[in-house]
Amino acid sequence: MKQNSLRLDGADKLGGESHDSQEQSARVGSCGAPLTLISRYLNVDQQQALLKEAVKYPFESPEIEVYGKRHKIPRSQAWFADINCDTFYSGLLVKALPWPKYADKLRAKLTRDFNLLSNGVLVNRYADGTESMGWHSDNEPEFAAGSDIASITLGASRDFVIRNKLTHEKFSFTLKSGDLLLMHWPMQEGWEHALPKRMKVTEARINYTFRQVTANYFGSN
Ligand SMILES: O=C(O)CCC(=O)C(=O)O
Ligand SMILES: [Fe+2]
Repeated sequence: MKQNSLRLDGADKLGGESHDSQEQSARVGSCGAPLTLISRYLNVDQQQALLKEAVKYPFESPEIEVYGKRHKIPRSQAWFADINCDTFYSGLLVKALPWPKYADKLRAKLTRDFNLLSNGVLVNRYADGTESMGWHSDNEPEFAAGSDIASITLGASRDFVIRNKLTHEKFSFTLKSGDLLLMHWPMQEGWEHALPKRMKVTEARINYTFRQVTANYFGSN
């Protein structure tokens, strides 16, 4: 593959500034997380087609309970998946919606390029840098054991941080429009990740995470 691909066995230490991909790739030698970052995996036309489609996605910001209080999640999301591939996210059961055309094409491209199996994609929309995602691992029991998660960024650049569950060491790197981040198994076992607030960011960011879930895990429709 011609893409600018690197195995992210390291990343900028938290607090590092963003750099161009060349420099970022030079600085990612040591964190040990099973990640691969492919800068500009999607070309501008592919990004545009997805962004245009995403305007029509039925994004929602469901309420979740945190320490006994109900809050809307600080972003909006939609879950597209094969039939009976529901998921649990932020403590809520999310029913599968049918695949939109370009999201499905992107799934097929990931399968072609990386043999990535996925039967669902969670799309998150962060309206600006005030919206975020807290520390978590994508290790829900309905996720197929041993599966990788592919994350695609569109729109605003945002910092993505990872934290080792044992050592609590943190690393940060910037995800830009068109970038692909592959979180290989067993990333979710050993590491958490988060998308922190960045108050200076005024543009929206859309993120697709392609996942493989066990069909009918929560019963059939
Ligand atoms: O927006 C991102 O880059 C992270 C999304 C994420 O971690 C998730 O959907 O589980
Ligand atoms: Fe995640």
